[in-house]
Order: sequence, then C-alpha cells, then structure tokens
Amino acid sequence: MHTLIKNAKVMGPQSFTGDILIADGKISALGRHLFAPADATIIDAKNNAVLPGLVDVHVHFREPGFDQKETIKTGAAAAAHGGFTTVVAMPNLDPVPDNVIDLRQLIKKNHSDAKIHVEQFAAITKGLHSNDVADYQALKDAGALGFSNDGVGIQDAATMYQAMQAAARVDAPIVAHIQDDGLMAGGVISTGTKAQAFGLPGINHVSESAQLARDLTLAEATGVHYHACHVSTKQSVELIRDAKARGVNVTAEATPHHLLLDYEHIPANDPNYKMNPPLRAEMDRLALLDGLEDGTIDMIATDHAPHTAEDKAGDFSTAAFGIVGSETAFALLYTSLVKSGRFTLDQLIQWMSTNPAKAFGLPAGTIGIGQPADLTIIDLNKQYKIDANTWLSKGKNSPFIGREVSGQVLYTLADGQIAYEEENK
Ligand SMILES: NC(=O)N[C@@H](CC(=O)O)C(=O)O
Ligand SMILES: [Zn+2]
Ligand SMILES: [Zn+2]
Repeated sequence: MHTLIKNAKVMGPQSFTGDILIADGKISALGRHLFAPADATIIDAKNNAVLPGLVDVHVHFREPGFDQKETIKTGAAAAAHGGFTTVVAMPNLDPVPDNVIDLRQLIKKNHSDAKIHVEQFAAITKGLHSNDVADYQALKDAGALGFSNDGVGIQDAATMYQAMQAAARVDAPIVAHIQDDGLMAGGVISTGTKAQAFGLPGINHVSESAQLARDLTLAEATGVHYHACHVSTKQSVELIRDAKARGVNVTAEATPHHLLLDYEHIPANDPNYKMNPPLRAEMDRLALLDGLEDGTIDMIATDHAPHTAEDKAGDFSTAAFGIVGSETAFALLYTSLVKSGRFTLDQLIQWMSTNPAKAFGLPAGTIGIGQPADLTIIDLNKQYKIDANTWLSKGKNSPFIGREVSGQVLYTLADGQIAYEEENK
C-alpha cells in the first residue's frame, strides 16, 4: 500500500518542497521527483502547506451517555476536518471510564469509529465526583493515556495528593481541570464589566489560581507529570512559569478562545460565549500569549465541548458551559496569530502538533522518514467565513461563527489513510 503526495510544501523545521512517499502507513521517502510505485495513490498537494498532523489533547466526544451532543464518529470526523490526526478524549461520560471494563469498551469504540487516532483519558476518581482514587495501574494497562476529571475540579487536597502519588508510581500524567467550587460561588461569567452589565454572578480568577497553586505544590512533592488544562489567567501563567523554573514536571495548555477572546468581546448575554473557565480579562489573554511565547504554556488544545441547541438555549444563567473548537482552531489561530505577524507558522505547528505529542509521548508531531504518515494539507491562502453548516460536529455552539479566516484543510491523513478530504478544493 503506497501513497505519493506530490508538490508538497512541507512546513516545520524540516521544511522543503517536494514529494512524500508513504508505505504501509509510514513515511518512507522525502524528496524531489520521487518514483511512484505501481499501486500508489497519488495526491497532488499543488504546493499547498503540508504540516505534521495536528494534535489536540483535549476534546469531548460525549459517547457513551450523551450521543445527542456528539458521538465518537462525529467528533473524530470533525477533528479530521480541522486537520487533527490525534486527539485525546475526556472521560466526563456515562458510564465514566473509571474501571477497566468501561475503559476497554470505550477504547475499542474509539478505534472502530474514528479514522484518526483517538486516545483516551480515564478518570482520576470514581464517578468524577468522589474522593475514591481509581486503579491507575489497571487503567493504564488497559490503554489509558493519563487521568483527568475534566469538567470537575478535585476539591479535596488529600485526594489530589493521593492521585498524584498513584499516577507517579505508574508514570502517567494527571490532567487537571482546575476549579475551586467554593471560590466559583455559582458564577457563570468572569467577574467584570459584562457580569455587571448582564446582572450575572461572576467567576473570580482565584477560583483557578488558588487550586493551581495547591496542585503545583503537590506535583512538586510527588514528581508526577501534572498537566494544567485550559489555563486562563495571568496568575496561573505566573504560577506555572515559577514552577517550571523550579523544575516542577508541569505542562500546560491554553484554548484558542482564551487566546483570542476576552470578556470585553462578549457582545450580549449569549451563551455561545459561556464556557469553563470563562473568558477572562484582556490582561489575562495577553499573559497567555506571552506564556506561549516563552514556553510557559506548552501547547494549544481546543476543549471541543459540543452541546445540543437545547442545552445551549437561553442565556448565560441557564445554558451549559462549553463551546466547540475542532473545526475552527487552526484557521482562527493561523489568521489571528500568524497572518497578523505576531508569531510564525513554525511556532503554531509546535503548539498544535509537536509539543502536545512530545508532552504525552505520542508518535506524532514531526514529518520524518519512518514516522507514521499523519499529515495535514492546508490551503493557507483560502479565505472564508466560518459557517457551522460545513461542520461535521453535531455541536454548533461557537462564538466564532461568521468570522473571516484564512486556512482551509484540504486533506487529513492518519497512518497514510485519508481521514478527511475537502470537496471544494
Ligand atoms: N469547558 C466547558 O465549559 N465544558 C466542558 C468541560 C470542561 O472542559 O471543563 C464540557 O464537558 O462541556
Ligand atoms: Zn475542563
Ligand atoms: Zn474540557
């Protein structure tokens, strides 16, 4: 089984223009005018950019339990449409994968229903809301990439300490949704002008950073790989920067929405702007960008959180938290961060592919001989308006609909197989 990608403008540190030969799912040759074996499928990249397949370590596929919002099949198709070849799915499902039987079943379905690589986090504690730490050795042996209670913060310090000790013993990461419920005080939007204008209860920034400070102390004591999900405040960036300087084994992600929006951008009491953590102040957004630049924030992850129209109906006070991200992330970030001149495409590739792969030990993130042929071909010059009708996700809950962007995914290949092909090339 061969595929030859011709006229590829390979991006990243190994940049060159030429051909990529794929044999049995792996890159077997890179160069100019490569010979196509008789059985080869030919893809003409027409001098469009070829990137190492994008990696998203934070998605919600909602199956089992909430198939009306998304399924593994629709979530994976959406991710492929967005240029992602590897994603890691969160365990806030029903049943929660906090035991080997449910995890095995879920992993089996992740493999059978997706054309891309879908890795899975198992739960930190049983049922996500308990203080009963799951059996990490058994779950890791069954295929868990790490442990997360995403959607729920671990409220009890002793539970987090025990979880970190256990995860360190099996050499697996703790992936933390950092949220102190007491300090959240029932808030639904960041404190500040918009909370005031809409008369909504506010979320204080310390509800994130106070718990993060606790976690970094515990991570330092246990030596665990601690990964901070969707970091959103200036104080959090500073805490992680200091922890990294001390040698704490911490990695961190930021979402496209926290990098591109702050609460001043919320035009009305519209729940398409409602998510956890909330859109913060401009100084927080700028601190996240600085954090990416200096390596404090290692990677960008979407926190793709699809919901039904019913679940997102009404306003901030009643609607579900979360927005979709898989199908808009690359174009939004490329347009706002790279085309604007602030960062380079190489940096964006580091944040959306190389660094997340490295942090979680995934065989992705670079284009090289012998590597899995996980590749994304993108027309960087194609301009369009973000249109939810083109999405493969069941979720249409996004504040970015209607935005003018550049960068359209033409092909996504995982293990050399086409996982997405754009019809309007
Ligand atoms: N981000 C959100 O607002 N919602 C996520 C949960 C989470 O990522 O914390 C969801 O599962 O819907
Ligand atoms: Zn979360
Ligand atoms: Zn999440």
